[in-house]
Amino acid sequence: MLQFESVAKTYPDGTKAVTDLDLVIPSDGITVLVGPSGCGKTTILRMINRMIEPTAGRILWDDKPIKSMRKTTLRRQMGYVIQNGGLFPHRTVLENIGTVPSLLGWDDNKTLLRSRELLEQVGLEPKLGNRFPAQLSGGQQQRVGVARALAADPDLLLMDEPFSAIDPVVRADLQALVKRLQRELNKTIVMITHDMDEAITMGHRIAVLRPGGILAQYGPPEAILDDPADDFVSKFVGKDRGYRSLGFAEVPRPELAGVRTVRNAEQAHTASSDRDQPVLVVSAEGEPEGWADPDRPGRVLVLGETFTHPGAPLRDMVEAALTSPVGRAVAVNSTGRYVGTLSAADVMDQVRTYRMTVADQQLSRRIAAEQEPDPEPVERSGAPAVAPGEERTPEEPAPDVEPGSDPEATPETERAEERTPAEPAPDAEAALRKPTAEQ
Ligand SMILES: Nc1ncnc2c1ncn2[C@@H]1O[C@H](COP(=O)(O)OP(=O)(O)OP(=O)(O)O)[C@@H](O)[C@H]1O
Repeated sequence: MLQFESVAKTYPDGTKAVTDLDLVIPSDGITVLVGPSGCGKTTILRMINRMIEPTAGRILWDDKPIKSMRKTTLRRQMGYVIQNGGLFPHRTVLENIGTVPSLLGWDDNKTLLRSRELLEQVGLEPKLGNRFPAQLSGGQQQRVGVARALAADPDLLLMDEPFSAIDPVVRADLQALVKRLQRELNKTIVMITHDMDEAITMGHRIAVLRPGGILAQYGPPEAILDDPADDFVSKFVGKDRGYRSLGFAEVPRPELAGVRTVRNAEQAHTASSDRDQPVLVVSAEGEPEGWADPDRPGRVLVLGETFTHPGAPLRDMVEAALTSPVGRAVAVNSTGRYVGTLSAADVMDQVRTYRMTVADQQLSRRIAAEQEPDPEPVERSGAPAVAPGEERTPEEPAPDVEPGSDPEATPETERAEERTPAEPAPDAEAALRKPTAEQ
């Protein structure tokens, strides 16, 4: 668990990048930092691996102040991924992936095996291992960036806008990859994006930041969509939040209605049939194919989207109803076979019931909050702003208390780290130099 306690960062020129941040990031799942450009997201992320030091407050990792940990030790447990992968251009893909294991002193064979394993894990063909980054697509480069960050099996993955330069289709693949890896490898991921859709897709929790690095709201995506804390969050989330939040809304097994089905559109409308009743054309396997056209016998109208029954979120039902040419959402089972339909009116009834439940819960929460007694005033632990190189809070020991102090922890380096943009690979190298001293 990562804990920010009254953390602030004011750069030497007076820019307040982060203001009085209290945030708890649990060890499970993906936490997304989202907010407009310049709201302090990168500063927050880089304070986690101590590329930037706070000017006040403290950050704890599993209850231990990170200031008391050597930077090298800390960063070994944290993979870092940036936009465009940040790969070394003159190293092959496998060499890039093996950067950190090599720095840690692994033997060449073990490093190579690990790099190959990761190449496969991120969905890249073995033959790509000997290419150079420039010979890969942007999406492939980013996969290598993820593989490299995972190479030494860190507990925490920090990702700074990892997919922002990637086209939407490849981006969706990469998002799915990171979600899968998070589940399979059980890593803690802290990720930055400025794209609310990405935050909703990826995040188990979302921290919305406003300029000045002020936390505007923190919670699961559905809470942010359904109950934005204020106008800023509401505007940032965007207009269609009502629709998007339905993606998280599970409804109890809705009661489906059957429609007449035929195998062949020719059979759909006979002289005696009711042309107002929609007829569904299904394949021999029972998969829905489209709606029989009542006006042009034998023709099939598009089906529209379908939803899976049971288990689909309400958004899928709304989508199915909205795309249906006959105003009926078609339900299929997990193998894609037709199981029934919902009329658009039925779907809207489900939406209404869901919205009433959410509104009830919000009201109950507000009433409960109003009734809570005011908390006792707590003395802030934040130290006053200090110059770089003196960045130490009074209650913490010197930053590098372990034997053999960290040669990188000089004031000059810390100043340089704050000046330069994120260059994780060289930084990782710098941070990991002299690995044997700590093993
Ligand atoms: N080394 C620095 N010195 C002075 N100001 C800085 C420094 N680094 C960042 N800032 C300022 O701090 C603020 C927060 O910057 P930061 O990069 O953390 O924001 P961000 O939310 O990640 O932005 P973006 O989404 O554009 O990447 C900005 O106003 C930025 O100009």
